[in-house]
Amino acid sequence: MATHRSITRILRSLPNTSRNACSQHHHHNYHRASWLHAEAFAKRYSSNTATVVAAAASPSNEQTTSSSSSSAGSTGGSNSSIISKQLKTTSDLPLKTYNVTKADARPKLSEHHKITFDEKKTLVPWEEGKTSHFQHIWMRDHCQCSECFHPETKQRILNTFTIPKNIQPDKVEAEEKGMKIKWKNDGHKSFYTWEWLHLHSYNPRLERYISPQFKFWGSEIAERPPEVEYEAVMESDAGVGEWTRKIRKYGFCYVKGVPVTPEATKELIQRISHIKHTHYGGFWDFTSDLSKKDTAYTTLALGVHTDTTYFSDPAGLQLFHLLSHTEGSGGQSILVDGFRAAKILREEDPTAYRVLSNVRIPSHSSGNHDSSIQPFAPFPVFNHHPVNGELIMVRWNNDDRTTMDRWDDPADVERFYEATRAWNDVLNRRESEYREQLVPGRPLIFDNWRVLHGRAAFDGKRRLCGAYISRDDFMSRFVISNSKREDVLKAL
Ligand SMILES: C[N+](C)(C)CCCC[C@H](N)C(=O)O
Ligand SMILES: O=C(O)CCC(=O)C(=O)O
Repeated sequence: MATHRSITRILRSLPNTSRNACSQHHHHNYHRASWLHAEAFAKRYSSNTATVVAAAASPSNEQTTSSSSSSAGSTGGSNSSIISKQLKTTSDLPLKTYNVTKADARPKLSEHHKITFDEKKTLVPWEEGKTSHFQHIWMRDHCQCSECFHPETKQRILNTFTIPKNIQPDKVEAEEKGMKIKWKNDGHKSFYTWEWLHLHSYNPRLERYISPQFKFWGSEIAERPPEVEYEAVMESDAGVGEWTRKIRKYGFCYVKGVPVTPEATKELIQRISHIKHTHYGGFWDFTSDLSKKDTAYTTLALGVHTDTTYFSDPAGLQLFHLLSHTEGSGGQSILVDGFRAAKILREEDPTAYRVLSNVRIPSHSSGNHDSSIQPFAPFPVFNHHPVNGELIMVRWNNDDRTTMDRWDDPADVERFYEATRAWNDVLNRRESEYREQLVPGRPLIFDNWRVLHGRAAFDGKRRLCGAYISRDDFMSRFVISNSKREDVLKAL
């Protein structure tokens, strides 16, 4: 249990520990556990029962070390910070993070020890010197045979609740490819490959978690921004794989050689996934006519922001394709790598980072007369993965922020404005900003959970089209188009 002092010390120091073992990036022939696959596995870490509290860890980046510090994630429903509580009282939240160990290159059963089982569990001794403990109820529930697990839909068809509480094996046998269990109560036979057992070993965990390897960037990215060819994306899944890989790594990517039409643009977006429909419509083709009551539909300059902070699930990707801009100028786009900016803020002003990781900011979209959209709860600027603690989403749109009227300690009000000023300073530094004029035929897509975007004021007739894609649909397409489906299914 972290004490008050330890939390303050941790938060103050926000140690930039050297890369810890589990985030080392090696290629194991067994898993080809490249960071791409880690994405598929990462989901598993959030599904178990770890009562992990969000730790303000920074995302890992190729050049820098990953660091992890732990702080109690804010749990209040109001927009007030829990800073004052943290500083005054000890956190009563148990801090438990995953303690994964390096994975074995290829799971080999021990040559010296046999598989044994008692009335509660089966013990599988591995060559690497560790022994996995699998409770029988868990093993039976995870039977992969076609009677228990639908071979097409990959869903459980076994009724978990018909498994006897005291279920036990009658016989457990090690075969060449895996372990066979014949269950005592009904003679049902289950088979688990060694790979599956090693991958899903939970006591202890044997598989390591590899942080996604992001490439942070600042204004220098203008020299060689990530891009792919339209034909490649349209004609093969490998092309979509390259596109989604670059979006995942850089947070944005251009597509070169796209026909300058809304139809071709819509078709392009749908190579990733179906479009996320919102109160702006599905695929949008818009200009500065206030047809929707949002400042995007004006000629005003927009400071860098992330979109749809007023959705419980902010849009994952956003694509812009400039179709035309006549009788005027301006409207240059500005992109900022929010993960890089967050890391800089953490290092320069840890208190500001803590404030913006805890103070929940209410937001809305209420310009259209038929809607007032708000998320189920206010969210902080920096949102960390609830299990591995890594920064997973930046939410920042100062224009869509509603009235912040619930503070535990009114002194936090000034702390909030100081922190947002520090954040705004980092975002608006010359070296943070990638400024680029969008070009017809070269649409831009970006990760709206990481990259902030804005635009300069403009005049004349400017026509943009594009759409949103949800985060889960993007990550699904990214993993599937960059991994063998069997690897993804194995990791479920
Ligand atoms: C749909 N389209 C991209 C044209 C406009 C979106 C408006 C975005 C809004 N200001 C927000 O920050 O979410
Ligand atoms: O008009 C642009 O270039 C971008 C508009 C914008 O920021 C938005 O739609 O969120």
